[in-house]
Order: sequence, then C-alpha cells, then structure tokens
Amino acid sequence: MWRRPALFSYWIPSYLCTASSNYIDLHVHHLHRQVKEGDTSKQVRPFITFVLGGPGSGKGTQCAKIAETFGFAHLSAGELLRKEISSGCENGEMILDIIKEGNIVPSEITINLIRKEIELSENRKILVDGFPRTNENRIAFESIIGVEPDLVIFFDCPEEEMVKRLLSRNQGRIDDNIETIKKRLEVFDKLNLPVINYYSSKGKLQKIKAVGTMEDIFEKVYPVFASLRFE
Ligand SMILES: Nc1ncnc2c1ncn2[C@@H]1O[C@H](COP(=O)(O)OP(=O)(O)O)[C@@H](O)[C@H]1O
Ligand SMILES: O=c1ccn([C@@H]2O[C@H](COP(=O)(O)OP(=O)(O)O)[C@@H](O)[C@H]2O)c(=O)[nH]1
Ligand SMILES: [Mg+2]
Repeated sequence: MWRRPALFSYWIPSYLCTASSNYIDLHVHHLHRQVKEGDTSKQVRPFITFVLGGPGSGKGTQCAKIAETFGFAHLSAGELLRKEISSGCENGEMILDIIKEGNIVPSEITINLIRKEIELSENRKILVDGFPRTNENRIAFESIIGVEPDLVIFFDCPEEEMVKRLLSRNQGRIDDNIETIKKRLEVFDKLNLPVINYYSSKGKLQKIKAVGTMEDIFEKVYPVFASLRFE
C-alpha cells in the first residue's frame, strides 16, 4: 500500500552528470535516502515520470519505446479510463460522456486508477502517460498520492501534425473525430500548457520537439533516460 510521504522510503536515482548542455540539470527532489534494513521494494518510493504533450503528439508511441528500452512500467491515464468504460463499472457512462466531449474526467477517478496500477506494479520505474491534464489534476495527485514527479517529458508537436496523426490513428476511438479533436486541442492549450509551464519553472521539464519519424524522436528521448542511474 502507498502511504503518506513521511512514511515513505525513498529510492534514490543518481544522475550521471555527463549530459550535454542541451539537457537541463535534472534535480533530484527526494535526496534523503531512508531505506531501512528489511524494506521490501514495494515500500520504496517509485521514480515517477509524467509524459505530457498534445493529443497525437506521440506520447503513447514514445512511452512504449521507453518502457521497452529502459524497463519502465507504462501507465496510460487515457487507457485506464477507457478500460473503466469497457468494464461497465458505475462511472463508465460518465467517463464516456466526458471523453466524447474532449473534456477532463474528475481528478479523483483518474488518480485512483493510477494509484491502483502503481500499487499493483512490481516495477518502481513508472511512466504516467497523459496525466496530469490540468493544474487541478496535478495538485490533487500531489495531495492524494503525496509525491511529485521526478521528471516530466513534454512532446512539443505542431497542431497540424497532431491533427493529421489523430485522423489516421484508426484505433476506433470515439474521440478521434475532427470535432472532438478541435475541443481536445483547445483543452490542451487552456488547461495542460499551464501544467507544463509549472514543471518548467520547477526545473523538471524535458521538452522534446516531436516532429520527424518515431525513430528520430526516440533518438532525442534516449539520452534523457540513458543519463538516469538508479541504485
Ligand atoms: N513521429 C511520428 N510520425 C508519424 N506518426 C506518428 C509518430 N508518432 C506517433 N505516430 C502515430 O500517430 C498516432 C498518435 O500517436 P500516439 O502515440 O497515440 O499519440 P498520443 O498518445 O500523444 O495521442 C498513432 O497512430 C501513432 O502511430
Ligand atoms: O488524465 C486524464 C487522461 C485522459 N483523460 C481523458 O481521456 C481522453 C483521452 O486521453 P489520452 O491520453 O488517451 O489521449 P491522447 O492524448 O493520447 O490522444 C482525453 O481527451 C480526456 O478526455 C482525462 O480526462 N484525464
Ligand atoms: Mg495516447
């Protein structure tokens, strides 16, 4: 079970300082190693990376590559919500209506789904794909889960390219139609960019220009993760 931060033991990543000047200095925010004798890995605080970017910017695609290459668990907030819809649970219909409109699901619902997945995972290196969507999401995560992310990646992609990708995604998604896409782009600008700016001001943001092939983009992602070292 997850506990309040005061009860956490911290798993401390140490960063190699070999990153070129292109990479911001990554700050380790939890520097107090408090792992006690006999602690199990489950009690050790996970290393959390939030992966942000507009709809169609390539978050899911790049997360799959990061997970495969660097051994992270990949939790997609959108996927977790879509699973809730298909499981026919009590919130399913409400979540469906919100996603159909390109709006944001109440924080508590999304955070509970993310928390369950983190608790279930043996992996302590976690990618949270597509969350937080709003500053309210972010603050609720910090207060319910009791931790901040260690790293935030932002895939910066021109709108025109995102629209093109979404319209050819072909996954049968209810929100990949031009009307909902327009709304999602507006919601991204209005609500998600402030979250990205917040993490930038905290020195946690790695902005990656998300144009070119998937491989081109992963070439820019690779050194960010290759420079992390976990004890
Ligand atoms: N660099 C890229 N160039 C062209 N298409 C891409 C690229 N990256 C991802 N895609 C495709 O674009 C669509 C959206 O990518 P996805 O990873 O699902 O984005 P997001 O999770 O940010 O919405 C998918 O069909 C994916 O295969
Ligand atoms: O934390 C989240 C993540 C997703 N969503 C909803 O789920 C949709 C799809 O999200 P996803 O991340 O799967 O879309 P993507 O950006 O990858 O295309 C969003 O438009 C929102 O309506 C949400 O409300 N909160
Ligand atoms: Mg996605």
